[in-house]
Amino acid sequence: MSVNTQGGLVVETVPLEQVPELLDLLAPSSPLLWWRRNEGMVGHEPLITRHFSGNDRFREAAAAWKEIASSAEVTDQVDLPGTGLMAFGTFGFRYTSAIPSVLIIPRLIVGRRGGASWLTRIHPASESASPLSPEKAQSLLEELISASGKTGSTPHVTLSEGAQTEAGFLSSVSRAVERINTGEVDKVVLSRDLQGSLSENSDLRFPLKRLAESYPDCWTFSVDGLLGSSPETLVSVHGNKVQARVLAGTARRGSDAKSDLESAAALASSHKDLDEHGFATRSVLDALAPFTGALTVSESPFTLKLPNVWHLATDIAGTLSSGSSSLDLVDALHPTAAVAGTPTAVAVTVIDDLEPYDRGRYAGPVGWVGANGDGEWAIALRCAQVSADTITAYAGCGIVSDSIPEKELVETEMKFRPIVDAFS
Ligand SMILES: C=C(O[C@H]1C=CC=C(C(=O)O)[C@@H]1O)C(=O)O
Repeated sequence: MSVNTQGGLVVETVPLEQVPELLDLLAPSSPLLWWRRNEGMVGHEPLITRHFSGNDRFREAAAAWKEIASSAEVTDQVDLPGTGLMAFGTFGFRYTSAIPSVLIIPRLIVGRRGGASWLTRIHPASESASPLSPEKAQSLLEELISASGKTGSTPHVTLSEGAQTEAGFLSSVSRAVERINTGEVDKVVLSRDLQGSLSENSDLRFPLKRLAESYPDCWTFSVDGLLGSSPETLVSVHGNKVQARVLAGTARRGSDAKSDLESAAALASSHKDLDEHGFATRSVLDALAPFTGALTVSESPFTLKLPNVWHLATDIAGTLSSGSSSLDLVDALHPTAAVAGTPTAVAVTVIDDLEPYDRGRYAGPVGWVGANGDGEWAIALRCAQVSADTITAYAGCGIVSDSIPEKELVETEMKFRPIVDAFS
């Protein structure tokens, strides 16, 4: 539901002394969450929901956000990333997607970061309210706590082949390799989907808590039905500091310490994976360059250990030179070669040809933006879209000239694990 914001928004953030388990405070059927390493933000009661679509979805979102932020009256007693005015966001992978991109400003946000906790209340200036006192904030928190006691049912979902069957995926990977070998494209990221049914009254807090507990170093998110735990930071902007983490190249975890290390070592020296990774890193460096001064890049890709897989990873850091917002950077970066391929324009047309569905928000940016344009955005991976009583999970792999279809299929199984386990 959207409200008339003429006259702007009144935004008040006050510190909270004692906050219970934040994830318990999530709304059971439409949770709003951004979370990593036991800190983040939980949003309640969408106040403004803005939809965007088409090629200009990022630019339109950035412009709409600027307008909303410039007319907001913000009193922020905490002053940390995520305090004051903020919106949760999720964007479609393709400009052609039928599923809208969205920014959601909630009425209430409870957050925790670096040992501080806070509550933010947002309302239109046209709605009168006395200033948010610490006592009022505490009583709003208590209302959330008492509402959180009502739990729905734990979702147990069997996820099975979706629109892209296993056989279809194998065939698409073979066809992609053929097109790579003709020189049409260097790398293409192809995905497949799993689908299941959610019973009525499903409480999405259960899978989200499992994701947050099992993947503490990933971004666990839930925005407009898109939920998951992504290891890949598309971009984070705090003041003039920009960071990104590029992931591409995957290996299974070993069954014991020795085989696990062997798997990581093989990944670190695999030409196929290093090639795949190189495309992804270059795409991020090229996209960030116009916005930044010198960029610092980890010298060679390192192996990142996750509970389900090893990835090749590169961290990139820099200083913003142009005063751009995180949404401007998201616009410039998306889609990276970690989720589309190289060259981008050709890779996305190959994806259109070889994937039998609209990816929706899978592999698109998901995160939050603050009043001054700062924000944290992940690439929506290891995720699923819940709509009404259906859930669709997605996982994909970077395909290069020496990709073997059967191996890529196994890799998708590993990448589905976070969602499959969370809903099992
Ligand atoms: C496209 C996905 O992963 C990307 C991120 C890390 C590693 C990847 C890979 O090794 O193929 C992919 O580029 C996915 O999880 O659906």
